[in-house]
Formats: sequence, structure tokens, C-alpha cells
Amino acid sequence: MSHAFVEVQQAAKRFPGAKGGEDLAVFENVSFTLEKGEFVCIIGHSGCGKSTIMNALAGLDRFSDGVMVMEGKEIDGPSLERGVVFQNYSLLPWLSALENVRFGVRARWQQWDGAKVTEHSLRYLEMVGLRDVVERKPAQLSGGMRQRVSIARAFATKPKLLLLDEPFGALDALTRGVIQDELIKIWTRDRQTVFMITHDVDEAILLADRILLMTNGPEARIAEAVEIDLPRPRNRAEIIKHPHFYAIRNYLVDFLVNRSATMRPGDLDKNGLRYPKSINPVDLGSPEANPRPVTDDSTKVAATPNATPLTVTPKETHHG
Ligand SMILES: Nc1ncnc2c1ncn2[C@@H]1O[C@H](COP(=O)(O)OP(=O)(O)OP(=O)(O)O)[C@@H](O)[C@H]1O
Repeated sequence: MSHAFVEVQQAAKRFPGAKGGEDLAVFENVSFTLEKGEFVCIIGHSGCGKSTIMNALAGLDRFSDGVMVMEGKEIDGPSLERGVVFQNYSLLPWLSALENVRFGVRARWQQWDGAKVTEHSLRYLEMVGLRDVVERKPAQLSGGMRQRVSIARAFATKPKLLLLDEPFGALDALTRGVIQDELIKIWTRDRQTVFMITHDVDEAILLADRILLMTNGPEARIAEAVEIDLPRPRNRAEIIKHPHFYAIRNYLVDFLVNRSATMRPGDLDKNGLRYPKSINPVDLGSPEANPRPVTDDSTKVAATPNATPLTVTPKETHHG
């Protein structure tokens, strides 16, 4: 074992086949590491097993094979050291925004008195721009506001590892942009280790230090780890002007559109690949480094400064 903050080694997940049929091998031989303080995104087509990996890291599910370690200790159940934000907010509907955050904070620091819990919770609600609506219940908040409460709650409890499962998937582009900015702000301040699933390539480039690329299932793998060398702090308007931006973006789109479906487990095993190859697309030269927008029917890429973010259209691409 290395001394990475989190290490997943040769993980596999199989589900029993329907009506006694063959088992479904969702992924095999998945290995990766997360360094302390790193922001890592994982992208891949629908069904390759991203949420399954995240649920295992959260301690809510187990791999069929493989080892999962955080700070040298095996992950074998949920823990306050690992916080999760799901796409569907998962707030307690009978509690106000403030009470929802307080609930997490109180569980984390049981020795704190009520005033300290409230003060700490309000600070995080303020960071996500919700100071004026803290008494509202989830039903009285918009989808974007509810997701901000979830993010405030997750960050306020300062877990060592924050797991974000498509946290902005249900939000409109404008709200998504605002909350991404808030997420960057909090992460820049607290520097927690973050592992995030997204279908949005632009979002991954904006947020991540590294992006893990998964091939399509079944028997999906993490094929590569792409280093995002854009300087921080980042903001959406500025990063697209960076000379590396389109090289990285085109490289990711090319993977999702072409290579994710054609890379087979054998190709990766043949190269003796245990951990994903680390790639800096800028070092690769053409064609990926050519700063031309990539266009493809299935991804609706429109790489202009005013373009809506590129979202990978979820598609089941199974090999029979
Ligand atoms: N409890 C289960 N029983 C059987 N199959 C399951 C179960 N949970 C997940 N699967 C299957 O495992 C595969 C991976 O699911 P998972 O949700 O991890 O994929 P994903 O990459 O997160 O997809 P998406 O991007 O659409 O959220 C899918 O084919 C799914 O149908």
C-alpha cells in the first residue's frame, strides 16, 4: 500500500443476474488514489459504476472484490469522517435550513454548546448565500437553495473526505454556475479532499485537480487520470481563455465520445496497468491539443465563451 490519503485497490463490483442469469460485472480492477486536499472528479458514461464506487467510499455499499483504505484504515461502514452530498439534496423535510445544518454539526461536535453550533452553522449558510432564508423548511426553498443547504451541511461538518454525487445535476445552468462558485470558495478555504461525480466536462475542468476517466461498462475500468494544470483560483470566464483549456477539454471529449467505448479491459491489462495512467493533455501535442471546438451529435459541444456547459448525454453503451 502507498501512503495516499485514500487508496482503492483492484475493486470490482458484480450484481447477481436477473432470474438466475449471468452476474453483471459492472467494473473490474478499479484502482486509484486520492491525495490529501485534492479535488478529484470522475467522469464516464451512465452505468459504468461511478455511484457504486462513491457509495462504497461512503461506506454505504461494499465492493465484491478489492480493498479501500483511508489514512491506512479500511473503510467498512459510514463515518462522520466522510460526508456525502447526493443529487437529490437529502434534507430532513421537517427541519428548517438552519436546523438541517445544525443537525450535522451537532452530531460532529457533541461537546459544543447550542450557541456555538448555531454560529458555526450560520457561517456556512452565509457562505452559500442563504443567510436570509435560514428559517425556511426545504419545501419553501428552490431546488438550488436546497442543494446549497446540503453543501453547507456537508462542508460545515468538515469531513476529511467529501463525496459529491452529481450535486448540481438537477439545477439550471445559471444556478449551477453560482453554486459552483460557492463550492470553489469553500473548498479554497477549507481544502478538504473532494471526490465528485459529474457528467459535465466543463464543471470537471473548472473544479478538479485531476479527472478520472472511466471506460464504459460492463467491466468498466478507470483508464486514465487527467491532470488539470490550470492555475487557481479559477473562474468560468477566465479559464476558457487559458491556452491549455481547449486542449484539456478536447482530450476529455475525445475520450468520452470515442475511446471510452472502444477501450477494452484487455487493452488496459495488456499494458500492465494497475493504476490509471496520469496524463497531461497539453504534453501530448496534436490532435487533442489543437484548440478547436470538438463537435459531436451525442454531446452537443459548443465551445464558445457563452456556451452552455458540455454535458455528456447519459447513454448506456454496453458491450454484448
Ligand atoms: N442494486 C443493484 N442491483 C443490480 N444492478 C445494479 C444495482 N445498483 C446498480 N446496478 C447496476 O450497476 C451499474 C452501475 O450503476 P451506477 O449507478 O453505479 O452507475 P453510474 O455510472 O453512477 O451511472 P449514472 O451516471 O447513470 O448515475 C448499472 O448498470 C446499474 O443498473
